[in-house]
Order: sequence, then C-alpha cells, then structure tokens
Amino acid sequence: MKSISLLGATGSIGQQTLDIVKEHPEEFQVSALSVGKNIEKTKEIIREFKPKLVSVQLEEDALALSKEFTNIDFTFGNKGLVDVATYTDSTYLLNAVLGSVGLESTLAAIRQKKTIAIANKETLVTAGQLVMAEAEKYGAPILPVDSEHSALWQSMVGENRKSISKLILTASGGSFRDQTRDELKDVTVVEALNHPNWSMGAKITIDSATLMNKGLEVIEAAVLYDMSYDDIDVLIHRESIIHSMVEYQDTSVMAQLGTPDMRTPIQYALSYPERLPRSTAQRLDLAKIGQLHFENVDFNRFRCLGFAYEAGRTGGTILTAMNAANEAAVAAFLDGKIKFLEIEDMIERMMQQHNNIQNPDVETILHVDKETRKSVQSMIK
Ligand SMILES: NC(=O)C1=CN([C@@H]2O[C@H](COP(=O)(O)OP(=O)(O)OC[C@H]3O[C@@H](n4cnc5c(N)ncnc54)[C@H](OP(=O)(O)O)[C@@H]3O)[C@@H](O)[C@H]2O)C=CC1
Ligand SMILES: CC(=O)[C@@H](O)[C@H](O)COP(=O)(O)O
Ligand SMILES: [Mn+2]
Repeated sequence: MKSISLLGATGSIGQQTLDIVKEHPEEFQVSALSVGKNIEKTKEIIREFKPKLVSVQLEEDALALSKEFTNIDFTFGNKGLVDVATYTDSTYLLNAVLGSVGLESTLAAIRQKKTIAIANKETLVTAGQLVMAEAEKYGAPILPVDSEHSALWQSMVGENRKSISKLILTASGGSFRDQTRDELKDVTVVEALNHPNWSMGAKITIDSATLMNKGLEVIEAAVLYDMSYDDIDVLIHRESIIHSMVEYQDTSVMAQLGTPDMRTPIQYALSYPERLPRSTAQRLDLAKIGQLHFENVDFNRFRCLGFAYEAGRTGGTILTAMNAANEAAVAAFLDGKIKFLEIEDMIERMMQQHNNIQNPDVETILHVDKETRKSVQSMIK
C-alpha cells in the first residue's frame, strides 16, 4: 500500500488522482491532502477518503472544518502545503496544486526523501535547476505526471539516455488553433476555455490556447531530462493521441499513445515500476480514428512559445519572471480584466524589463515571483 500526500485535491488533476485511488483501494491511500477554497468539495473528499491531515488556503476555513471533523487535523496557507507535503505517514507526494505556490512544499518533501509525482509544472519552470539539484542531493525521485513528460519517460524506459537525439513534444494547438491572429483580438473567456481534447483546470486551458502550456512543457522537459533547448521540438498534433516522442541517434522514434485521459499518466507515476489495469479507461481504437495529423508550429502566431524558449535558453530568474507574469496575466484574463492577446504583451514586457540573476536561491525566486505579480497588477489598474 502506497501512502500519498495530495496537493490540490479539489482540482482537475487532484480529482482524477482520487479516481485512481478509488480504482485501486488495495494499492493506494491518501493520508494527507490540500485544497484551496472549495470547501463543499473538500467536505465530500474528507467523508469519502478519510485523510488524517487536511490543509486549506484560509485560516477561517480550517477553524470551521475542525469543528465539524473533530478526528482530523487541519492546517492552512503555504505552511499547510508544506505540512501536507511532509506528512510522516506518506511516502509519495502527488503535487497537483496550481502555480508556483507549489515550490516550497515540493522542496520540503524532497528534503524528507519522499517520491515526488509532479503535475505542478510551474514549480519546475520557476525553479527547475534548484528542484533537480535538491532531488539529486536527497535522492528523491521526481516522476512526471504531465501527459507529454510521462510519454517521454515511458519512451525512455530501458534505453540509454545518452543515445537520445531529440525530444518531440506534441501540442493540440488549443482552443484557437484554427483562428488567424487577427481573429484572436476579441475572443472571450468562454471560447478560450473550450479545449478541443482535454478537460482541465481553467489556467492550463488558457495556457494551452496561448501555447504557453507547451512553452512551460519545453522547459519542464529540459529540466526533467537534462536536454538542450536545441534538442526539444514541438509538433502540432490535433488529436492528442500521440502524447510525445523520443528520437534516438539511430533515427528510431519511440512514442507513447493513448486516448486523452490524465488518469493514465497519474496512475503510471503512482504505480511505477508496475503497470496496473485501468478498468474505467477508454481503449485506443486507431481504425476508428482513421487519421492522425501533424504540422509545424507558427512561432509568430503563438508568441508565448518563443518566449519560453528564450527564457529557457537564458536561464536564471527570467524563468520565474516569465512564469509569474503568465500566472498573473491569465488570472486577469479569466477575471475579464484584460484581452486574450494582452496576456502575451504583459509577459513580453515583464521579460524585457527583467534584471536577470543566474543560479538564484529560493528567497530570490520567491522575491522575483512576488515583484513580477505586483508589476503585472499595476499594469492592469
Ligand atoms: N488539468 C490537467 O489535465 C493537467 C494539469 N497539469 C498541471 O497540474 C496543475 C494543476 O492543474 P489543474 O488540476 O488543472 O488545476 P485546477 O485549477 O483544476 O486545480 C488547482 C488546485 O490547486 C488548488 N489551489 C489553487 N491555488 C491555490 C493556493 N494558492 N493555495 C492552495 N491551493 C491552491 C485548488 O483549490 P480550490 O479549487 O479548492 O480553490 C485546486 O485544488 C497545474 O500546474 C497544471 O499545469 C498538468 C497536466 C494536465
Ligand atoms: C493533459 C496535458 O498534459 C495538458 O498539458 C495537455 O498537454 C494540454 O494540451 P495542449 O497544451 O497540447 O493543448
Ligand atoms: Mn501536458
């Protein structure tokens, strides 16, 4: 039985992780979990999964819940995320919290030598170098949950990593893949949230529409697999059936395929090195699909992808600035405060005015993150 701490239990990945726990009650249990502000869903989760420790975002919610559930410990805020991530009974952390707020809890769990299954890509973007260095120092495995990175991993198992020549990340193209740049000027939040293949949280769905999601994933791949940016390609693949590919020096290409269902990579990260059955999943029927399509990315149409390559190649705190600017700008778009194309304008401005620091420590990263968010806010008002 693997005992899991789950960050972001009320979210899209969090809920699908709980589905996997339900599918395999003899394999997994959730000992501790965190949520944000969705208290009604939290109560349902507590009743069903009976965790021993729960963290909420706000102190008042922790107080109210502790009166209702007297046999459970409650904690809150960023310290609460750390408390859950380092919970003694858990050997695994599945980090599915949204945004760079997941950084400190990830580092804390690494220092406790937990196995880290990471969906929270913003942590790897804002502080990838630091996270990987700490993971190596403490011997904590970092296992990808993101579908592309899980596909890359599954396409590398048993291979000599030195013989890899290229990583090829597939991208659906997002909600506006068939629109011209001119048509993007006045798109609405509802239109942007209409992803063609995946049902996901709001922020990542907008990232997918700007292709910043793929940009974050290019950085995530460089960090996880220690690859040069010159050897990471992005390929538009509208069906999201091939989840990514690895090209080897002998020109062989290994890929992982499947119906778009995040429960499969979540389960793989939790069950590795075993493969467990997926009784609730839809099987891939290629004859029914008939055709798979591929095209190169237009970097003028999707400017965020270029920003991510630039930040990745530069390294240092510009990665934090880019990520924080994106988080703040996407939140503003979702709140109806800015237009869709202003997301990339704000990221570009934040990157242009950033004073880069190489090899930052955590305090520097947290400072840059906070200041960048403030700058974006001041541009909006
Ligand atoms: N959804 C997907 O299919 C995929 C997601 N990912 C990545 O996984 C991560 C989670 O994405 P997703 O599940 O879509 O996101 P959601 O928005 O659906 O869920 C986010 C979770 O984080 C919680 N949360 C948000 N902000 C805070 C905060 N400040 N403090 C504590 N908890 C907080 C939310 O709580 P509450 O709702 O209670 O307020 C919720 O539980 C992201 O990094 C995303 O890029 C990667 C691949 C696929
Ligand atoms: C499910 C998943 O991993 C998402 O990150 C997904 O990749 C989004 O799809 P696109 O960014 O390719 O639209
Ligand atoms: Mn992905």
